[in-house]
Amino acid sequence: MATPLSRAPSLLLKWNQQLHFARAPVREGHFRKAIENFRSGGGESEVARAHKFQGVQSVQASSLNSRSTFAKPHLGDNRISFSVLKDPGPLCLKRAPTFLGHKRSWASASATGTVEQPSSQGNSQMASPASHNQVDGESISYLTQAEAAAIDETLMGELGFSIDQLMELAGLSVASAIAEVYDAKEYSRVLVICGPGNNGGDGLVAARHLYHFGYKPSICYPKRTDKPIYHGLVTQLESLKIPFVSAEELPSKLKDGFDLVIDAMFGFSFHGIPRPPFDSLLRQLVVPKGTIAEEVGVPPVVSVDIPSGWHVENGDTEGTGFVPDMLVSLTAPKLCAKMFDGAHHFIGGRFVPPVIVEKFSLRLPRYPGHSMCVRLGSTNSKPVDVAALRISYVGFELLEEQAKKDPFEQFKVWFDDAVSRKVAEPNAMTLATASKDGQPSARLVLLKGYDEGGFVWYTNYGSRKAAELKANPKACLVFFWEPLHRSVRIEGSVEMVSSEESDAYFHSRPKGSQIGALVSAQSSVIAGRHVLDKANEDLNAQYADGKFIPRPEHWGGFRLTPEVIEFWQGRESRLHDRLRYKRVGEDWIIERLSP
Ligand SMILES: NC(=O)C1=CN([C@@H]2O[C@H](COP(=O)(O)OP(=O)(O)OC[C@H]3O[C@@H](n4cnc5c(N)ncnc54)[C@H](OP(=O)(O)O)[C@@H]3O)[C@@H](O)[C@H]2O)[C@H](O)CC1
Ligand SMILES: [K+]
Repeated sequence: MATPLSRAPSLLLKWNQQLHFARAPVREGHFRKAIENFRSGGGESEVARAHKFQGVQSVQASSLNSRSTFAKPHLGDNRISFSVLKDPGPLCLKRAPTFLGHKRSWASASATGTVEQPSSQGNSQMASPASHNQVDGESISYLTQAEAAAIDETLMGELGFSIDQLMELAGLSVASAIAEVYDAKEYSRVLVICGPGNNGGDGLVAARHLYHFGYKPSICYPKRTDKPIYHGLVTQLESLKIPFVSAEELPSKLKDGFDLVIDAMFGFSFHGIPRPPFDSLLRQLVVPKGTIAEEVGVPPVVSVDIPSGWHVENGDTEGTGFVPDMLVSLTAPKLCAKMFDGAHHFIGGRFVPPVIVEKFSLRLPRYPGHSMCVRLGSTNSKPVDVAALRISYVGFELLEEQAKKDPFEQFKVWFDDAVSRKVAEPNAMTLATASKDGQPSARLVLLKGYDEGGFVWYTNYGSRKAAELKANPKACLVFFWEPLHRSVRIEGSVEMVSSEESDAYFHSRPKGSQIGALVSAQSSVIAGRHVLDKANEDLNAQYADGKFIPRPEHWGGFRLTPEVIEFWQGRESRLHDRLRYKRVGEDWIIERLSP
């Protein structure tokens, strides 16, 4: 499908991959040659094929002219004009003066072609647009501005969707994605900055859903559009007493008033550079290079569909420096999302029917369960600066006056919090043991019960941890509940639980886990996976038809009876709260430790 690079060496691979070309230096004099290569490499028919759904039947590349715009096919005047980008050079100074007026002075060549009215047959035979690339092993479509608009048109045209419906689903997806990342307690005060178009409408809808999710949204909607759909959305928000604030009323440091900002200023119809008042609003969202968002008073920012001010296909061509923390792409990411290197990228808009997927050759990720959004892996291969990875622990505290006198009660409060906050595997704990000669080892195990007698887990009595515990019955358990910025460390001595207790728990396990315990001679070296599979198969056959599976003697529980339990609550600027409970006879004393 793609024009092979070897056949079009210095021009574009495919219509949608302008950036490859933009990055490839094209020297003066080579440009006309490049257009020839483009033609002989099949570029014209490639572009025509890729845009067949827009009624493009054929394309003829021509030499430079000054009419080019950024990659937007112009339909309607029976011509398609598209641009390819190259580094600015003297050739363009002469030949493309208009284009050089553009701040970044990208040079451009354009090609024109004839366009005929779309036919339904042509629509259904669209070839795969070239932007739909594999990214980091994940196959996802990235849309041009024209494709995004065409998908919208098809949804609202032949497929009978209304804009209200689509906007509702888009806004709900945005709110759902936000709730996945930003907890309503910690990030309750949300400022939603809405632009004049449908992107702004998505913001208004998202604000309403966030309100119902327990957030406290405020809206900044400086350029209202006089259409019934927006009046309706505003009325709905007003009825919820959601405040509307003007751009002038906003604190200069947004962090002073808000925990989170939603950028719903511009979506895929953005063009040019932001006009007032959005230009200054956008500046308030920029974290200057070399500074920390929190210190300069910028809360985390979530962009709807496009980081506002970014070129829809080419990213931050204006060099604004605006990089949201989270991007929620709608339907499919636009090409600029390839340049997004913020922390969280989600797709929302779980409404794309198969007919659209086929027509636009879309590759979309699978949505989990009933979720309205799905997280995407990073498309950015920048090396991770491990030393710079840090989050700010805000929102919780652990003070002596709040802490329970009894550490088991305190543990229950925190454990229940972790469960209700949907911490993944809240009962996962690191168990540290040490051999008799002092060699420590640690691994994750699952807590299966706790009370004043101690903390219980089950394992294989032939495992390394069991051997170490036999030789040295002292151990330490550590829980980490990241969303709550909490950790608990428990130290004490360990003993095996009674065989009745082990039996009871063993028989409460699913049959597969019971057989798993029989299969595994834990921590011993085996020849390969097939050893386990074979034993599993044999035992499943042996215990078919619901036969009772006896607990193997080599499997059972341990109980750690604590001497010390420390509760750690992450706090701002690393000034954490640490309360240590120490057993003294029948009682516990509580001491505060320096962080
Ligand atoms: N398919 C989906 O998933 C859906 C996505 N939706 C959302 O809709 C937007 C696209 O909406 P659209 O109304 O076409 O456009 P925008 O919201 O991007 O913005 C258009 C308005 O912005 C003005 N504009 C454009 N450029 C500038 C600028 N440089 N400075 C200031 N203002 C600008 C423009 O004004 P003009 O006078 O220039 O025309 C418009 O007023 C998409 O991205 C999704 O977020 C739908 O909600 C549903 C389906
Ligand atoms: K936006």
